[in-house]
Amino acid sequence: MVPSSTAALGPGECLAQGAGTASGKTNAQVWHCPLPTQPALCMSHGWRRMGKAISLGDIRLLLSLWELYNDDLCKPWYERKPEYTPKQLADFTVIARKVVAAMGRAFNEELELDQAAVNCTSHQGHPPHADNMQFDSVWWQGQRIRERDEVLAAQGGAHVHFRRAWTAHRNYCASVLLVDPDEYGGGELEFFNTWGEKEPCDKVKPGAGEGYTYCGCQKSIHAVRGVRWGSRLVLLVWTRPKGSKPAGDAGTCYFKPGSGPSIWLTSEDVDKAAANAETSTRRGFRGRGGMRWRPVANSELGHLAASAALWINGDQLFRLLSGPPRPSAAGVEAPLRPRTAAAAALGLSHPQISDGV
Ligand SMILES: O=C(O)CCC(=O)C(=O)O
Ligand SMILES: [Fe+2]
Repeated sequence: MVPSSTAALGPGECLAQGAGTASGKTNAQVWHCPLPTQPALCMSHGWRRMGKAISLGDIRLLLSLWELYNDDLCKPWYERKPEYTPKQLADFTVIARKVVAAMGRAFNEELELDQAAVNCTSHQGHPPHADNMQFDSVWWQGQRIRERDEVLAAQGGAHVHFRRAWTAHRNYCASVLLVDPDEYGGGELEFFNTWGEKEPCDKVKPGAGEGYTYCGCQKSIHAVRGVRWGSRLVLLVWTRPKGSKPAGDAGTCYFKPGSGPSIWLTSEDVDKAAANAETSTRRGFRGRGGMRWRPVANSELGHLAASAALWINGDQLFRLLSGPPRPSAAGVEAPLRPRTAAAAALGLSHPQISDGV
């Protein structure tokens, strides 16, 4: 059974579900679930508070980039991912790497920047999930629990089975807030002991420039409450083990409905920034694949029965992508969007975008 008290545990040290044995199998799994446990790449688990990870100047820069290029992949405006200038790309990469350094200090591990994004969290928020492992099923004594009983069974100590998500080549994630807590209502970042738990064991609302880093497996189930008012702009940074390569398609923008209007620094962008730095004379280098949207709806994520209705599944998202009218010609003037208080304070407006066709 899952013990009911976590009183003796500090932040990020809540009980981890299914602690592994040397063989990689958990006792609960051996007894309850015939499916193999797939390993995640995070060597440490739980979540850690990071102090100030980025400066006010970094925040201003990210907000201005977001204001220039943000798009909502639930109903995308741009046909393809807008291209950053080499300077913007370099700046975004440098800031993301500062967060990677802070994450590396928090977990005492050398890390590689995989991707980053700036989200303006939507009113849906993010239901409880692990970033790199996907909820699969719940088991008790060799029997799969039917879907409507999964949450209750998990709460009662049944074995929750996770499988590797698309992003399983990653190990850690960080959320760094770009606005202060009084600029938005709701939007708390919550951490849970176990999948299925009703109440979070940690609930945080960091100041601008501050954040949390957490492992990507089911030992850091986390959620973000829907934003009720204002704008919750947050920098998300994902890492992979040092020296490893991005898996799959490096140009993919991993997107969740709760992400809201966002900008992305894909692995391909990161490579491009490195190539630009090496050959600064090669102005206008555009990378191998060019810019494009390749959104992945997070039907990947484990859902709790209560919040499942909030999710748009992958098929729906792709239908949406092929549906609405979008600007397509080069040099089309982008619409003015409602400006955030933060962007208004910076005097930013939406620019003319050339899609470089
Ligand atoms: O917005 C946040 O702080 C976290 C978002 C998140 O959990 C995710 O995108 O996977
Ligand atoms: Fe997440």
